[in-house]
Amino acid sequence: MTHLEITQDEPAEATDGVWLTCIECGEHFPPFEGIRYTCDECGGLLEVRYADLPTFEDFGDDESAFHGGVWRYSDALPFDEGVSLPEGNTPLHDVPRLEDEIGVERLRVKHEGMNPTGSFKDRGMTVGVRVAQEIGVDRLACASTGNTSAALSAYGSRAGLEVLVLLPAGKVAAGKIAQASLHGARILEVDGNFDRCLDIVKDLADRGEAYLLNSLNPFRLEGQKTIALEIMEQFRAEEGQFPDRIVLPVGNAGNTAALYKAFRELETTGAIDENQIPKITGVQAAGSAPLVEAIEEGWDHIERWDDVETKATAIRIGNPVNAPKALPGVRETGGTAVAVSDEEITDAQRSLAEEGVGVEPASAASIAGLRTLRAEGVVGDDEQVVCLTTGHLLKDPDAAAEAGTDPEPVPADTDDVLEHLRS
Ligand SMILES: Cc1ncc(COP(=O)(O)O)c(C=O)c1O
Ligand SMILES: N[C@@H](CCOP(=O)(O)O)C(=O)O
Repeated sequence: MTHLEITQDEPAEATDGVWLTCIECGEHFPPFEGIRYTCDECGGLLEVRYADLPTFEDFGDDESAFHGGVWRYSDALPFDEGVSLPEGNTPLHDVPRLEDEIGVERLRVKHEGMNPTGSFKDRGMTVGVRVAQEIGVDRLACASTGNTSAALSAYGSRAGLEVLVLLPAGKVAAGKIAQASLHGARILEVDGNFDRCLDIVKDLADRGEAYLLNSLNPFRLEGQKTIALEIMEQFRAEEGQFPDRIVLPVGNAGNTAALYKAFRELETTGAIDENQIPKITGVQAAGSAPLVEAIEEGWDHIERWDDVETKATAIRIGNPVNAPKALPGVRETGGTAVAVSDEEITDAQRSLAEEGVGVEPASAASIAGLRTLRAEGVVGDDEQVVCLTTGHLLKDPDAAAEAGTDPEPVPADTDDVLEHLRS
């Protein structure tokens, strides 16, 4: 039994209408007293709960508020403001050629690469670092395939806090390491994959050595929830209805969990009906697809993959810690999960680039997954779809250069240049 249904009955543990609930046993905990990432009683994942939940009208509709990003949604967050760069309010692109080629009624791309450090992680960090300040910690830490470390380094540094990041050696794209480095994080390169890095960070956090800001921390997901709120508002404003389906890349499954929570909260307040919840559709790289395996096998848990490999290094993850939240999210919304090859990811990255949308490989998995599901007839030609692209092209310059065209050396002379162009 899980306790994913949102209740607003305020328990004694609440502070200002906010508390934590275990999704497995239903135990409640105070939000900012003591540090916990999972349930003290059963080890289950925790969710942030609120006595008052907003509807769309509560977010306000004036132009300045609409461009306010994550904190415009403060009624759905534990604080009114936080350490902000600012983040959110990312574009929802038209991609007409892809829409025609894939053959759906409407296709939009929500480009989270346009956040301040170039990925959706900023939405989570603005809230997570605010909570760290509330609790009063000195050192923040994360395991990372790159983007989490870039975001934590920027937000932690802005907050004046020490940042420690553990990265799988040799498996993190250059742009991301450069970000963590320049923002002043202490970077440890671990001789092991991301999942081992996270095991170690969890141990460090349990020993009181650092405050963990991976998506196991339920407050991170509150910030990432705003992706769903923005998509719903932007899509309805432009298309007159909510999307039928949201397709997203899956790594640690934080976004999948966060989107599902946003939809459950909107349904609880009556802002949307159950049948207006978009189908959450996850995409993983074939070499790193434990969540797809669990969906295909009908399991209520994932089996950890110890050996994972993909050129989409951001989603090179074999033990998605948010699976207990994400699996019901996929199933209860009528979504699905699909694996795609690295070649399909690169093709999708090129197709997005042709539309002017520059993304890192993991992000392109959403388009690759949609292509596969449409070809298989799982996605219908009448569907209105949003694909989430999670990180910017410049995060992984090596992958971009490999997927793109090579520079051609020419002499520094106009006639030679013309001759070269004609040859
Ligand atoms: C660019 C990018 N896309 C997708 C993901 C997967 O997101 P999630 O862990 O929320 O499933 C990550 C990190 O995990 C990422 O960095
Ligand atoms: N892709 C992630 C992996 C860690 O995910 P998190 O959301 O649990 O922090 C990264 O960029 O490190």
